[in-house]
Amino acid sequence: MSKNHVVLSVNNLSKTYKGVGYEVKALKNVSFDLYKGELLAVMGTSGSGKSTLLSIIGALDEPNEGTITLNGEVNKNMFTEPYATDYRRENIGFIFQSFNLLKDLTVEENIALPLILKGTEEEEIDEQVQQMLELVGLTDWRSHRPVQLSGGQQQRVAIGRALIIQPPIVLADEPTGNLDFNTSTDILNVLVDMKNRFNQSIIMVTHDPYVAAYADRVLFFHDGQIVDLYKCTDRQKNMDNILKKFRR
Ligand SMILES: Nc1ncnc2c1ncn2[C@@H]1O[C@H](COP(=O)(O)OP(=O)(O)OP(=O)(O)O)[C@@H](O)[C@H]1O
Repeated sequence: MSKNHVVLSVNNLSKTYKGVGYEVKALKNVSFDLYKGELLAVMGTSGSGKSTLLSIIGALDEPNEGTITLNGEVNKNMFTEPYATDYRRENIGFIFQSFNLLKDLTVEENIALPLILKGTEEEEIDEQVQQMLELVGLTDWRSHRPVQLSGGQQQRVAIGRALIIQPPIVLADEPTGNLDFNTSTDILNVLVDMKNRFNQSIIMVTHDPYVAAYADRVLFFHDGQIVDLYKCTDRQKNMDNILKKFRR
């Protein structure tokens, strides 16, 4: 991780959901930097604003106040279509707990999707998808459909799809939430390997201290605000300390 290179800054972000008879302040003046090559975990109580934060950074939702700075620049149009779609395609890879694969497409078609949407030439798509299949260990499953795969294999497809265009930022919302312990470890190792290979930055929401212990830093949210920041050292110590902070 390069401490000097801030790839993304979240500046004074606030988000209030309003409806008939209710108003929820999901984020209150949240600010932090994300470094190039960093895995940043986000933990916190249920309803503390973690998913809202990812939605805004991914331009799926708009804040009431505040800005996102990417490589030192604020893109004023990032929350307005069609620019929001362009921003996502160029900068963001999404990984979700529920994998979100297209069930009628094969493994290789799912992975190829972002390249097809980008208009990449067919020959180049083939080459890049074969490379990615090898990296995520799914070459022998390339023609299978998601329903024929285990949870861990499906998440490998989702990682391949999210990373095929090598986005600088990866947003992962509980990426191991549906997986058992061994499969979670396997998926975390794939994620960290890929991040290191492509020098990407990941923001990963998780409830699990074991998963957060893989991070370089952990942000703790409570009631829409950052209440603590933990800098990770060695993994076992991380887990103990994160557990203590999380239970406090
Ligand atoms: N679309 C929405 N409309 C109204 N309220 C919302 C909406 N999305 C989220 N909220 C509210 O905003 C707050 C923050 O929600 P968010 O999903 O960001 O929390 P979270 O930390 O991700 O929670 P969890 O860990 O349970 O997934 C909650 O009180 C939630 O009910």
